[in-house]
Amino acid sequence: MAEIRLDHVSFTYPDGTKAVDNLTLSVPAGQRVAIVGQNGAGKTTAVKLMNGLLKPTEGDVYVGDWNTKEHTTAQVSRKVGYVFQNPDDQIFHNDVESEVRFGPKNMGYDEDRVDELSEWAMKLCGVFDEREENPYNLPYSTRKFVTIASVLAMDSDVIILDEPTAGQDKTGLNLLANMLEELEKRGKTVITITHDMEFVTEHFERIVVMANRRLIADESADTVFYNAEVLDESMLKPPAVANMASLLGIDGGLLTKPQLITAILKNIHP
Ligand SMILES: Nc1ncnc2c1ncn2[C@@H]1O[C@H](COP(=O)(O)OP(=O)(O)OP(=O)(O)O)[C@@H](O)[C@H]1O
Repeated sequence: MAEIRLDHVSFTYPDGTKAVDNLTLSVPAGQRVAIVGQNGAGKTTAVKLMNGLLKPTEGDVYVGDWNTKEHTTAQVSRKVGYVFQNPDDQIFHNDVESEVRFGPKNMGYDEDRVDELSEWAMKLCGVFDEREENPYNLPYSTRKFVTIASVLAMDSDVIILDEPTAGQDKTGLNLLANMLEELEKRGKTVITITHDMEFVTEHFERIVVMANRRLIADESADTVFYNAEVLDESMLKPPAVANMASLLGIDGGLLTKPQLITAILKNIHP
């Protein structure tokens, strides 16, 4: 299992846009991390640096003991799978099963392993019954799960999800919750970019906040959503419970409704 380490990493696009500025961060194997921040903060660029799609213009990115500059994108992406924000940037087969089988086949796994991994990934993502469908006949939210399944089927140590909750209803959110549990059991590292702060508080203990191309906080949810300076600089909207607790002047890093109700009742009947 691979640790990811960014050491004073900056990245400038060829048109001169600096998208990541001096980012230092490490994610131990098996951890779950959410990266949050405004549009344009540099989140997607940061994760593309982690899976070798982009190579730093300054500093170094390590996946385990590999420096990504010394390996091809194809090599790094075998260790760090990346699910694109928009599924339509990733899908290129005419049926779900072929799409999901492509990755593990391409990695050279034997037929049995390809069968086993693709079935596991399709079931976990709720698309097994749609395996013969053309992905483009499925709704956007289901296509997103097709792309998640196609990355999970490669069995990489690290999985990066870019906005997994976008366009998902309760069923999709439940699938994601179940998937995160299963990935944890398998010891996978999961890094998620999201704008959904309820999703963050429910599933991620470690929150990395980016603003203006830089990392401005790397804390637990119960700290970061009560840090006025960070909220101000990142323009993050804290989850409803944290918002309410702050308005009521209740300290203590509350994140869930039962915690908030208990605290309110304690104030009424001390
Ligand atoms: N291919 C590109 N060429 C030039 N500039 C780019 C490119 N991709 C992104 N940028 C710019 O880099 C900066 C960081 O973008 P990035 O997509 O990494 O941010 P983000 O935090 O992921 O935003 P979002 O939440 O909108 O996806 C932005 O100013 C963006 O316009």
